[in-house]
Amino acid sequence: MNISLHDKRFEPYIKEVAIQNRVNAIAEQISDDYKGKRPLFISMLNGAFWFTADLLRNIVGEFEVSFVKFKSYHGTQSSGEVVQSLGLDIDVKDRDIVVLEDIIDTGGTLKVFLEVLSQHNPGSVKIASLLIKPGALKYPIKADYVGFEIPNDFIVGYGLDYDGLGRNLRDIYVIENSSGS
Ligand SMILES: O=P(O)(O)OC[C@H]1O[C@H](OP(=O)(O)OP(=O)(O)O)[C@H](O)[C@@H]1O
Ligand code: HPA
Repeated sequence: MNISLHDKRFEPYIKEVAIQNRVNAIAEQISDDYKGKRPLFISMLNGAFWFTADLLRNIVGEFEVSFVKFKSYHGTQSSGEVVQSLGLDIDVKDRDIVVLEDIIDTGGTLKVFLEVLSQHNPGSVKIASLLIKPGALKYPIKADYVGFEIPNDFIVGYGLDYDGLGRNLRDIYVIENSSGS
């Protein structure tokens, strides 16, 4: 069923069960890759909160988690300016870091955060993103764990919002009349 948020209409795109299957598969892979280590997950608020909660519930083994907060989107467009409003509160020096994102779009948010992170000398850094729009990337960000590669269309649900609304949708929806490219 299509839905309305503010002035826009959205149609169903990725079902909850498909999302959960991919999140569980990524959790299994990360658990294997970090066996015997104690990775530090750094989750990018707000959007990655949902992905983070579901992913970390399924990680086997010891880990720690911390949150940072960046904002660049207004409406359906990246503002091009990435503002940090909550910073690192844990020592990342020599730690194995896994950065958690809900979506990599232009890559601008991660570009800024990875620069901040590298100044604190982490041991290793990998990126897990539920979604990536390869056609929208403006910066050469490479994700190590990806749930879905999607076209350059605006989506909502499972943490992703349109001007604050839609984060609680269990499925992911795409804007109506999207290009699909
Ligand atoms: O690759 P980019 O073009 O930088 O876009 C990706 C970022 O945009 C969204 O955050 P947003 O700025 O909307 O903040 P939010 O997580 O609080 O919704 C999303 O959660 C990513 O962090
Ligand atoms: O497609 C999107 N939807 C919601 N938020 C976003 N932030 C980056 N891309 C998106």
